[in-house]
Amino acid sequence: MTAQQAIKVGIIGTGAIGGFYGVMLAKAGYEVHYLLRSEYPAVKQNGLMIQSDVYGEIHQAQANAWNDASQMPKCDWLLVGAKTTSNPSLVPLIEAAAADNAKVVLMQNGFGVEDELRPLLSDKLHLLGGLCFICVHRGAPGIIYHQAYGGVNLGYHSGPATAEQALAITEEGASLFRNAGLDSKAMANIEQARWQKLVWNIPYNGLSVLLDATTGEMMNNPDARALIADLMQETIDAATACGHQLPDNFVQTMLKATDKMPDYHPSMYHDFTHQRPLELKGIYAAPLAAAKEAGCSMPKVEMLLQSLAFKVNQPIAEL
Ligand SMILES: NC(=O)c1ccc[n+]([C@@H]2O[C@H](COP(=O)([O-])OP(=O)(O)OC[C@H]3O[C@@H](n4cnc5c(N)ncnc54)[C@H](OP(=O)(O)O)[C@@H]3O)[C@@H](O)[C@H]2O)c1
Ligand SMILES: CC(C)(CO)[C@@H](O)C(=O)[O-]
Repeated sequence: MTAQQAIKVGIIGTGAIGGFYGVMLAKAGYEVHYLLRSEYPAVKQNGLMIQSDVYGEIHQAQANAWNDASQMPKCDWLLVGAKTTSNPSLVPLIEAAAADNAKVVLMQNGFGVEDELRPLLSDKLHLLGGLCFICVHRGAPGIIYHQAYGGVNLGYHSGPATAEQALAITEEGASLFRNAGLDSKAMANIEQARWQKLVWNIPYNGLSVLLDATTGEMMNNPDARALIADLMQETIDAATACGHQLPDNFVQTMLKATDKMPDYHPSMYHDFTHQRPLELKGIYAAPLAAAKEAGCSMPKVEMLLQSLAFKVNQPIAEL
């Protein structure tokens, strides 16, 4: 048995992110188990297929598909690939699929997601955040379209580890992804890392819904581009107010990086078109609340949230 085969990885929510990383880890030799809901019958029958503009087609014909977490083998690493909107309801599923001292990684965008889940999880579980730098979305059931990138940065949030053990666990997690040929770094501060990623997600996720536009369409329009830059700057200022210094000239860095990206619809756009709940709390309401607490207002971000809340008829007070 190889070192990889000795490690069981469970995917809690096998959509675009869960499916992509699960298949890449399985291809690297890890024993991967997938928890599914609506796509269970298709994946049980046909496995999972990644159609990638980077790697071509990768088909895992025999995927370990489950529709009941209590039936899954106990997993050492659990990668949560569901949207943040379902996190509280995932707790019993996570607990059922977790080996003793399992490491649970929230492979999700947003702010405060670990803080929300932690009090609901048992103390013996390690909780980490995983920030995925990737453009991927679900196509037909069991089929994942991968447009670009694939890196994952991990940070330890909380659990029974000492500071030294937490670092070792985070490095071990990053090595799983590196063994699968993906970039992965251990981050010292998950909160800082989450703010930094929000500088991209706050403007593009919500505006793609409101403007019904791809990243390319927005970047090619001077007014939308100026609004994106303003939203990014508000996010950087809020991060600073919360004690997190982000890199210099970060707005320009993010704009230039997006200019080079393939034309892309962020995951919130796909949620909107499929009438799934939007991640309004993690991506907007939670960072807005943290900024307010730190005495910083984010007026354009607030307006974006108000407009999105109207669009999907979701009162902000109930997020
Ligand atoms: N997509 C990207 O390119 C990208 C990039 C960076 C970060 N992210 C972040 O990654 C996270 C996941 O996004 P995604 O695009 O992968 O979402 P997604 O494609 O919608 O996948 C979510 C999956 O979770 C499943 N799920 C939800 N609740 C479940 C339950 N109780 N039991 C079993 N399965 C359950 C869903 O199943 P159903 O089909 O039954 O709903 C779906 O397959 C989000 O936080 C997103 O912001 C995404
Ligand atoms: C586009 C991306 C690479 C931005 O970080 C992706 O991670 C996303 O949509 O969150």
